[in-house]
Amino acid sequence: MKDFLVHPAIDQYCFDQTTPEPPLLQELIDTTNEQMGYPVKLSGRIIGRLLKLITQLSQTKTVLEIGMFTGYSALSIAEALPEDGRVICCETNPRAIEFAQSFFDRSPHGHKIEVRFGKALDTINTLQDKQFDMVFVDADKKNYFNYLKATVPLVRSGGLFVIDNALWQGNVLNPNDERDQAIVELNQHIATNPQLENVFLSVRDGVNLVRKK
Ligand SMILES: C[S@@+](CC[C@H](N)C(=O)[O-])C[C@H]1O[C@@H](n2cnc3c(N)ncnc32)[C@H](O)[C@@H]1O
Repeated sequence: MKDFLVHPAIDQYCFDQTTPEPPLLQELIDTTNEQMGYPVKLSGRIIGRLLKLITQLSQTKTVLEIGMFTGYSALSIAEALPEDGRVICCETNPRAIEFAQSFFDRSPHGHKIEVRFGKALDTINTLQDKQFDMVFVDADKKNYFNYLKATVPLVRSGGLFVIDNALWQGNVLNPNDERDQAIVELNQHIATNPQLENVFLSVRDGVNLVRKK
């Protein structure tokens, strides 16, 4: 199941038929590819435009991002936030933070982004006085379920969770390790929890779109 989830030609078609990201984000992709070695970590056009649309449609103002990398998804979300909107981003990689900040400094939306260095679960502990309209989960897979448990109390009623890589390259069908298992348990919990409602989207590597009732 690891070869591809969506046929590459269909994936390419979806990419081609999606609004392109602004030039600064295209440059961010190219520079990430050149300098960071792990371009595959970046969510890219389809998930980025999806995040922007979800943010716009839900009139979201406050976002928590768990796993920022070089800032592609953070900037995609920030594009749709109002001037006084805020996205707080958790990240453990200082090099990725420095890279991302250099792009935030050049973006008209960069001032809406606040970066917190450190393990996301530690950062979440420091945010207990905050309330969020949306949480985007895109960090270490073994903690995926922990991230939901830790952030449900911080999300307002009617708020959203967007969980990327929810299909985890198809491993959810045949879980083998701790990471596979964490994502399977998270997905099961979401589908059966009466406090939550969701739609599981098989876009790219799977997006679990969840609303807190
Ligand atoms: C898939 S990348 C994020 C991609 C980004 N959301 C985007 O779309 O461009 C995952 C990131 O999570 C970070 N990360 C891993 N474990 C973490 C943790 N415990 N706390 C915070 N960030 C973590 C990694 O350093 C990496 O940059």
